[in-house]
Amino acid sequence: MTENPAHIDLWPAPHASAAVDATVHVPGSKSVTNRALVLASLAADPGWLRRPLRSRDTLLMAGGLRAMGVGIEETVSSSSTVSRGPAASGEAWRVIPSGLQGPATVDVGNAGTVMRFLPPVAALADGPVRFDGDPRSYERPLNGVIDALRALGARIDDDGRGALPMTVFGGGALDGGPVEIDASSSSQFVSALLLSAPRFNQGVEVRHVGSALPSMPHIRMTVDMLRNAGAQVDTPESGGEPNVWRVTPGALLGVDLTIEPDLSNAQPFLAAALVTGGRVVIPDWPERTTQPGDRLRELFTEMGGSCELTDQGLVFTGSGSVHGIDADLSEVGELTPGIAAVAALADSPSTLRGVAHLRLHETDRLAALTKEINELGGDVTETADGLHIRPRPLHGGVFHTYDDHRMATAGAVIGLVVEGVEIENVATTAKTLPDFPDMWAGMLGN
Ligand SMILES: O=C(O)C1=C[C@@H](OP(=O)(O)O)[C@@H](O)[C@H](O)C1
Ligand SMILES: C=C(OP(=O)(O)O)C(=O)O
Repeated sequence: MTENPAHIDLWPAPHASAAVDATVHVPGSKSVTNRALVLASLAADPGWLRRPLRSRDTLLMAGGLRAMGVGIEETVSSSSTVSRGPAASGEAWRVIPSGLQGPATVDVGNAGTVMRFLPPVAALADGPVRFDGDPRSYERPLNGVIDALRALGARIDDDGRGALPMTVFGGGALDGGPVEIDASSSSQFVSALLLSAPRFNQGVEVRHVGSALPSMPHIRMTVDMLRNAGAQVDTPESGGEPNVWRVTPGALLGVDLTIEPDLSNAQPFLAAALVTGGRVVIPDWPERTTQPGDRLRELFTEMGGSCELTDQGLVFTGSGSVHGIDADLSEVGELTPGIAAVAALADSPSTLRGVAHLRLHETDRLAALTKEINELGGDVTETADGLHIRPRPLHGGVFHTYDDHRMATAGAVIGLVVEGVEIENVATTAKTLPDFPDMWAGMLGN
């Protein structure tokens, strides 16, 4: 966590005068959209993404792929093309793969998916591809991807830091084959190598050799989407060795995919129902999904709500009571800020475990949550791998966000029941949910 410059832009978090009762349409999943963009760009024929997320992270992914020569057209329907540029809003993206080429420059912003998923794509390009991004991107771990790509035959100049900025000198093809990595700091290292592997000459065999691997549902998402595009993938779950994934070389199909709503971005709205004793309906909640946000059904039920999957979508109802929770969140780390916000408003303490790697996310999320909740009068302590949260009566104040979209939405949840909370730089939600302030006002009927 780095200190914020004093006072950027304060958003008075709306206070809920009554229990919320709303239907909230949540835009597409960041994780699915960015995997779909990569797979479609590597395919043998064009593909479609319908209802993609249009946010900073996905526009950066599209921009990086376009820079390497991929055609990505935005359309309002399958027949009328309105724009190729990022300024228009699109209901579908048509992806037209082409020979990947450098020289190119990729701005990763602070998107983990872009900084990890695109270097293997760049290794397949013909020519140098320069990677740069926000200052925080220089601090986020990338060594697993860099070391693995080198072991698989790529040439990379990273000034010896194992981090951004760097240049991948694509040679038009990559040997691939077996490789060992320690992905305990980010599951995205594994996903990155698997996504491009059908295009490596020998495919890949990734063996994770470190301590526990976080965010396993995201690796399952990668495997599912690869298989949906025609790839052959062997996994620990399909009878393979533990911690080993194999992808066979072969052509990927251009598929027509409708992107699911982002269930992790549904979190603040579900939390709103929980902390105000209200009701929120999320249309199009998938019956089956690899998204980690699906675990909210169980986590927020344990914290006092109840939910039902109906024809209208997920109907989530708060009971008026909010309980603490003792939970291992290692599989669903990105849900931690939202759970911590609810836990700070609960009637009993919480222990959140298994999320040490959050210190390397958009900001050091464990330090940021501790500091910001405590500055509102809370009692949060950091543990080696998570947080202890003892609820206390909270008061208003500035909630700093450290350029972290999930800090901003977590602060908004607290602001619903604590008067006078002001969120610094709420615009940072644009990383994955550009319309958040309007959606929040809409939920409250404002
Ligand atoms: O692959 C993905 O789409 C993601 C994997 C997870 O990363 P880590 O394993 O680095 O936590 C998650 O936190 C991130 O929001 C998205
Ligand atoms: C950790 C996150 O993002 P990234 O994809 O940048 O890692 C997140 O969205 O919570």
